[in-house]
Amino acid sequence: MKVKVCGMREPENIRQVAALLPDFMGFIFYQGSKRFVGELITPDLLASLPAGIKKIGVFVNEETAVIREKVALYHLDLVQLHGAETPRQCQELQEAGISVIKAFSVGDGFSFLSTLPYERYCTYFLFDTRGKQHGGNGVVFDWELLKDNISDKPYFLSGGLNLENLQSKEFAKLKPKPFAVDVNSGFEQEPGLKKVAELKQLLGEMKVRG
Ligand SMILES: O=C(O)c1ccccc1N[C@@H]1O[C@H](COP(=O)(O)O)[C@@H](O)[C@H]1O
Repeated sequence: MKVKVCGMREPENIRQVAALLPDFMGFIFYQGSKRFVGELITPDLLASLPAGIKKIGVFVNEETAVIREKVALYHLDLVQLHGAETPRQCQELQEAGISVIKAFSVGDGFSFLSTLPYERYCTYFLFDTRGKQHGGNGVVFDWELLKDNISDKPYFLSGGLNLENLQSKEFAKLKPKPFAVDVNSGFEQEPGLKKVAELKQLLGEMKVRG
């Protein structure tokens, strides 16, 4: 199973995590986040990462023009839209040649029917836990709800993932199986600073699972 490490912002920590060769690394371009990339991330730093790692820019309710500008400047491979973005905006980005991951906040009142208008404009879906913040809440949602997922779009599982819950029998039994796991606060020393040894263990375990 593929692994995305999200919320990276410290250059040395980015290099250490990149050396583990995760499939995806996520960078948060939303100013309201504790993991906002700010001035710490430069186009040169991202260009120096191993070619096999896909770089994802995470945006929340951002204008299409700004997203396009960041994709071009940082050579992002995909964008993750983590707010209330519309299918129309996903379509605009897709038509501009940008691959879109649309994030959905799963919680009370969420219906997987709401994902259907996005299907044709996105490469992947992402299911996160609804919480106070747009993302990075560190809380797991009830994975049982995934049985109501009516789309066969490959999806990233997100929301409070850590070594313990990713080793659980509930995770092993998940249906449909996620395309990737998206890890963030569950592998942090502090916001934006990842625990490299724990990520190494996770990546080893996920490779075995295929
Ligand atoms: O991490 C953030 O600060 C963040 C802010 C705004 C939008 C998305 C954000 N992160 C995403 O949140 C999920 C779940 O994170 P966690 O494991 O619960 O900490 C993950 O997809 C991040 O990409």
